[in-house]
Amino acid sequence: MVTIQETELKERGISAVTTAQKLGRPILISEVHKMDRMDPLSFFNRGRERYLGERFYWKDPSEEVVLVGIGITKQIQSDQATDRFFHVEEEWREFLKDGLIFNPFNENGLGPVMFGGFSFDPLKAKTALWSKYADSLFHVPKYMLTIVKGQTYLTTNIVCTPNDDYTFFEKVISERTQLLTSLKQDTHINPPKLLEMKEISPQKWKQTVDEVVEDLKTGSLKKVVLARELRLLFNHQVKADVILENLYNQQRDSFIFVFESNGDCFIGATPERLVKKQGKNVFSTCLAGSIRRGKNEEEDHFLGQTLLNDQKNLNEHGFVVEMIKEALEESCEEIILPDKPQLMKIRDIQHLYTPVIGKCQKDASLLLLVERLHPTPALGGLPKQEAVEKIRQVEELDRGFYAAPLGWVDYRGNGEFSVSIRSGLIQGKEASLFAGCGVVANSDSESEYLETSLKFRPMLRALGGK
Ligand SMILES: C=C(O[C@@H]1C=C(C(=O)O)C=C[C@H]1O)C(=O)O
Repeated sequence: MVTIQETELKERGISAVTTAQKLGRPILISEVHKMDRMDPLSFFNRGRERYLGERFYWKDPSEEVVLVGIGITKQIQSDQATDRFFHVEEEWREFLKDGLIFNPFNENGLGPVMFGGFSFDPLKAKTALWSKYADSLFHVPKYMLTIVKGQTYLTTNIVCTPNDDYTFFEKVISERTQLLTSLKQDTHINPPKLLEMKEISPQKWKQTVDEVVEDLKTGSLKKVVLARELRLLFNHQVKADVILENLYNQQRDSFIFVFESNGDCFIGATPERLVKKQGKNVFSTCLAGSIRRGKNEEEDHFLGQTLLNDQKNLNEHGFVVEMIKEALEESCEEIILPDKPQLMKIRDIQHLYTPVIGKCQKDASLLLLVERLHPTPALGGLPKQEAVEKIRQVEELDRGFYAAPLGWVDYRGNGEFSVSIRSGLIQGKEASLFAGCGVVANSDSESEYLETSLKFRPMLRALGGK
């Protein structure tokens, strides 16, 4: 059971009101409690009734940090295209200023955390598909369950105004108790049935790949990542809880995320880290170059070796390594990376993978690193600007948050962002899935098409497709 001293929040709340009165503006009060283990999926599910559309879930591949946010205490959002990383950072700092944070623990991901991300390209014309997500969108949750180093914590974040009194805190306490003691709703009753699956213009997509290949042969562009969409229709509303449980059972080795916004839900299981920051230590991942898994161990090994020795894939991968190294060199004193890629094997696909570790300078914030890295040539191309412009011009898909940075930052500046691939957007009875692949001068549109089909699989399986 949860052992939370109820009087604490009231006492702390009253002193926060005094501070708010002195400053003449609302301030944040955040408190962290250790609690007995609670299953994070069950916590996510308990928020369904009352906080539908205001939840998030995050876990990294090794479950070093699991975060579940319920309710929204603060939303940071903007459709501003220029300096968007800087603006989010500034608003975050402003929100934390003078806040009262009661957190006696040193672990990451406790206390005030903002969770969210950025669209792939704020200059791409927005369609109705992503109308529920601003180009930069972060939520600071009201209640957050954190599991870190095997220990469970609960953070409560509230903003109090100069006019609040103890009744406000009593209301929060009763809401919190209700959330922690409510029953898990059964997610297995009536799972959604897939009725229809529609690939969006596959022929046109292949034609675009062919045209881009021609450009790559002659111009200064070296690589462009092109993505496409699969639209699904179900017999009834798709519940994020069900799909999250499926992803958790089927894609343990990946980052798994859910980010609800205004009734829509962005969800996925991505193998790709953009950047993680823990004090001065920075971790990134180069992931590019793909081949399917084998039907048996022998074939799987053969395919893996083929990928490790394939010049086209090695070149594609090399672009990513070069760029990430350069981007991190701007902020890091020391960078360690192996000179050859290794294999990352996940359920449906294997990739060329190079981990990168750096020691960063004091003034490099996580969002600054995100800005420098996004998009890497694994999702954009090379040269970066030219590739993004090409995608903006030729790609039919509105990528929205697909292939973009998604993750969290805590109030101490630590956190992690993944690259939100192998993902989909759930909208009531419908869903869009996204998948892309790196196109280089010797790409073949048919095999790139097959590669993207493979990349739809994790989300498709979680949604009950084949
Ligand atoms: C673009 C995607 O994947 C990216 C492209 C890869 C490739 O071209 O080989 C491999 C991994 C990812 O960096 C996707 O899954 O949608």
